Amino acid sequence: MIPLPPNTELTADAEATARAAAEHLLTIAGSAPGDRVAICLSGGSTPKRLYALLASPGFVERVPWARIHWFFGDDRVVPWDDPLSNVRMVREAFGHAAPVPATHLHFIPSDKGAEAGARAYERVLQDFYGADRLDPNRPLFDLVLLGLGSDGHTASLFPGKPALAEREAWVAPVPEAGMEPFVPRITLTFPALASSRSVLFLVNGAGKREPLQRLANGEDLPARHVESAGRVTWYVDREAAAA
Ligand SMILES: O=C(O)[C@H](O)[C@@H](O)[C@H](O)[C@H](O)COP(=O)(O)O
Repeated sequence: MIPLPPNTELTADAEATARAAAEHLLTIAGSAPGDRVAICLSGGSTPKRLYALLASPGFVERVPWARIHWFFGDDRVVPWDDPLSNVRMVREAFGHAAPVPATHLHFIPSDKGAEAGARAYERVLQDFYGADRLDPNRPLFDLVLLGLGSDGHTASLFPGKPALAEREAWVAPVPEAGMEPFVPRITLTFPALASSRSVLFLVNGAGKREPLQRLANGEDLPARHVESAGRVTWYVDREAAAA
């Protein structure tokens, strides 16, 4: 078995990962200090089952939909109805069953292009937060959901790219993605992701063994640099862990 990151919960399979993450999300939402809950969603394919589960019987009645505001950790610079769009993935997963108030789903304005879209999304976040500087004692997000790319990226923070070094801006353009789909991206930066009460990584499948092993070997991969004011928890299924 691959040595796993600290605070890893080993799950039986992808379904168990989704169920564990759903329960974790409900716990975080239920303990949020304010009257609003800010959750930052991951893109990619792994979290789709989690999102569908939240909208399914047994969970949909337990989610405080009226209090939760949903944000995105990154998106591809494509139209929102493009198959590559994380917005489309989330909308399809939530479907019509999730009673998300229209003003509570805060899309990344990918239609503005990478540069202008990043600036615009930063304004969305700052308007919601009520300030343009992050207070270490007042996290922006209650929960951040993240995935792990096969190259060790997370959100759209790819190895060797300039966005890794961004320590002031909350959102950064990524003109060239580090792996497929090779379309421009918009990503939250490490300081924005760190302004959180809790971070969950969801990692399933044999394709993640390599980045997990590289992290265990101490390699300086972007996912290693994700911090939180609270706890960074990894939900890793047995196939990814080679367990
Ligand atoms: O927009 C994206 O693609 C995600 O934000 C990205 O960081 C994703 O989480 C990883 O690439 C893992 O993707 P999978 O879940 O599809 O393996």
